[in-house]
Amino acid sequence: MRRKLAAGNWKMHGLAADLAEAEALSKAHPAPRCEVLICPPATLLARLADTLSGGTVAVGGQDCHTAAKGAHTGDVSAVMLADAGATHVIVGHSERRADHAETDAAIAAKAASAHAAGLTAIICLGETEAQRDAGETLAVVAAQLAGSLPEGATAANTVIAYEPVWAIGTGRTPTIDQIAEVHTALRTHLRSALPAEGDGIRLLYGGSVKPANAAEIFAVADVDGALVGGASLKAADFGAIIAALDAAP
Ligand SMILES: O=C(CO)COP(=O)(O)O
Repeated sequence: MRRKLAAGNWKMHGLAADLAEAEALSKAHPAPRCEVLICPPATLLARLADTLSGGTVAVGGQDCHTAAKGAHTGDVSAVMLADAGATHVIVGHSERRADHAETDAAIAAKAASAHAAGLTAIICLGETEAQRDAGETLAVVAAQLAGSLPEGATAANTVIAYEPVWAIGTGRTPTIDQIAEVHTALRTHLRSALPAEGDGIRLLYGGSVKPANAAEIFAVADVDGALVGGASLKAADFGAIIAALDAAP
């Protein structure tokens, strides 16, 4: 049985004053059935880990370098994230694929460095609107999955997040059938690529998840949780999504 995961990606949002939102969330959900994770900007990671210590909400990074240390001004390594209190790191988010020209191979190397540092890697993939319109969605996500999964991926150290690029921050979501189609295809690929582990790797959906649509998305087979952007910034909204995940079949 895969444990469900509600992961919040704060992106480039959050100042010290916003730690109170995470604290409020943790207090409001002291014992969720699902795993709960917040990935703040790197500047807040250590303070958030301190704020949440002793509770059940975990803390993660939003990206990491492929190397553990070195002459890479401005970058943060997975070892450093772990040292600051992170247990997870997002890699290959579409905003990084687009803004920083990250390739599948780079993302696989980042995930491998996360694993080496003892972190769970949340590997993101998803099609653009043009790719969906061209009927390429399943081919695109299959290629991203094959290219971004590192050697040694297991159910314990790897999570896959399906985030259609056109659904991120737009208020638009795929239909339930479209989400089901992609998640079923990803599960099939994982089972064949990693026979021992593929069934246990969690598949998150991300892209305009809100309290209002969470329950119907979480009812889809092979949706094991969500990667939530905007709605993770407010304790009330993220809390409602956590409650919907806990109530899901
Ligand atoms: O990109 C996302 C999470 O990583 C989704 O963002 P939104 O929930 O704001 O659409």
